Amino acid sequence: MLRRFYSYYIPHKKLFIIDFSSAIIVALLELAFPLAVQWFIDSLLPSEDWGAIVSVSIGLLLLYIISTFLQFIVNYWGHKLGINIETDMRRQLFQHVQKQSFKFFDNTKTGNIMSRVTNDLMDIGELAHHGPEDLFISIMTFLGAFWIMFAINAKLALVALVILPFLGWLIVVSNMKMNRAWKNMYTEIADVNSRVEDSVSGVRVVQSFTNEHFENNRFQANNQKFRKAKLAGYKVMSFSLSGIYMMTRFVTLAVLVVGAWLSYTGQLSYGELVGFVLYINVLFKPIDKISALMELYPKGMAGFKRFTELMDMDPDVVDVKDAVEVSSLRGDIKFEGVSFGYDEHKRVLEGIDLTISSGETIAFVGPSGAGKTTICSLIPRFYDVEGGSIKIDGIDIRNMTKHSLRSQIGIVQQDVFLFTGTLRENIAYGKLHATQEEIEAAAKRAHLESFIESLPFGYDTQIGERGLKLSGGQKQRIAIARMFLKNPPILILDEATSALDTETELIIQKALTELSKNRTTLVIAHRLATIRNADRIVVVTENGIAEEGNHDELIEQDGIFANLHRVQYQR
Ligand SMILES: Nc1ncnc2c1ncn2[C@@H]1O[C@H](COP(=O)(O)OP(=O)(O)OP(=O)(O)O)[C@@H](O)[C@H]1O
Repeated sequence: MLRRFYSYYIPHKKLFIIDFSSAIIVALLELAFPLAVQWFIDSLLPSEDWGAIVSVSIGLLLLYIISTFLQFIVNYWGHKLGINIETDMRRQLFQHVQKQSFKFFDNTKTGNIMSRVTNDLMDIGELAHHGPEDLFISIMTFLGAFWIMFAINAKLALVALVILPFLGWLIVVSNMKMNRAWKNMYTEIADVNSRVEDSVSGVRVVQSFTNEHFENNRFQANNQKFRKAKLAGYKVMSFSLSGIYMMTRFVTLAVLVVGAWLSYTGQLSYGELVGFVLYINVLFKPIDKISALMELYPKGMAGFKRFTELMDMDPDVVDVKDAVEVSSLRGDIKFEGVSFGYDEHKRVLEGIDLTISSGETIAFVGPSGAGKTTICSLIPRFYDVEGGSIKIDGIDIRNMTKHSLRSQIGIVQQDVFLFTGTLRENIAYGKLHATQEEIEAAAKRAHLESFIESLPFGYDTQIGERGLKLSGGQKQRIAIARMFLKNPPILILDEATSALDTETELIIQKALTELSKNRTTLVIAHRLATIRNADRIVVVTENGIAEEGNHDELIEQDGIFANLHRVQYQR
């Protein structure tokens, strides 16, 4: 884990070296100052050589200025190092999450991902700066101070040494306890984030059911758990910090008393006593730093562990070696004995065989939960088949690069997802560098033109978070405009189940008919209009494909489709 952590320093070697060497010089100067004071008192003062006293004072002043400058470098550049590492990790994590397949998102809470990308990484950044530097400098200063203290007076140094085993024990035990506590805290804050994400994005449902009180209670339960976990961590930390404080002050007092006695009996000069007491402070500084590290290290490492957990989750839909880049596919699709289940206990599809010719419009109908959406999700490899294969233009889709395969498929989802931003940006999502002319042409073909013209800011209208300021029909048409821009040979349309008014439905139907021209189109159908226009209808039931044929053929068969048709008509 540590080696992996340190690998993040490699791209920032220079920064690390500048920061680290400045910190070493600062520490060496800190170690030298008490010696200078001791020499000042014992040798320089009795000589009454005022010229030398002034020169030494100016020399010390210069050293202080250098030390201050180096401290600035350590503070600023050190933090820069930490921030750079944090930014690198955040970029990597985001890229990694983007690569994940649908299965990952089915099983991971959004709040959990957000926590890892934000909170966890902030603590890692702090640790990246303070961790190795403070640890090394602390040990160096600590050992240096002890060595000099022994040189000044071994008996007095032994008095200070007695405390060490207790201090070591306290640091190790508290560290272990805090490690557990902070890990707990991160898990709880991730749950708080998930709860906020859920309640905020589902606020319309919450308010329409007037369940605000219920949501508040659920949130408060998570919030309290987080409070408890955080408090537990701080309790251990406070105990340990107080313990360290008590031990260190106790040593100062013991050194003063023993030092006074040694001085009284002529075994220690005044300069040595002052120098020694100053060294006690130099000695305690690293202990203070190590106690601060004790808070930082378990927190940062707990965050890093959670970071690596996510980074180590390999996406289960990946490009095979030598995967081919496809372009301009014709759109012949063939399912051969396709089996699939979202989890190993339950198969949703079993031995599906289906051939779809280029340019054909196929409508999937059947009872809810039969697997229509699942069939369509397998084509862009949102999930990989478990058995059998899917081929497009004779090539197994698992042998194509995911990127090129998906660039050939357009999906208009039932629940259109729009991004916060302008209408223009949302339409251009279908082709990121589309020109204004291309965007306008696509909007026109999606029958959005008059709507956009009626807006005071036209294409620059902000559509609100996730397109909140738009109607269902308008969102659908934006999704269609995106597809005109993307212009893929294969189209998957998941028809909106929510009822649109007849006029809007007609407009959308017109736009969709235009969109599906010259493309292989798979429609997850809910409306009779689409079913009628389809070249072929595939009836999917829990037992697989039950019927196949055009509208009239299926009516004539008088099977499941004819029955569904009757039910819809009667309504
Ligand atoms: N992401 C998922 N994780 C686990 N199970 C899922 C997931 N998506 C769908 N399922 C299950 O797979 C089965 C088929 O679902 P699918 O959405 O393909 O049906 P559908 O025919 O499209 O239904 P509808 O007409 O209601 O949209 C259902 O039993 C459903 O509960």
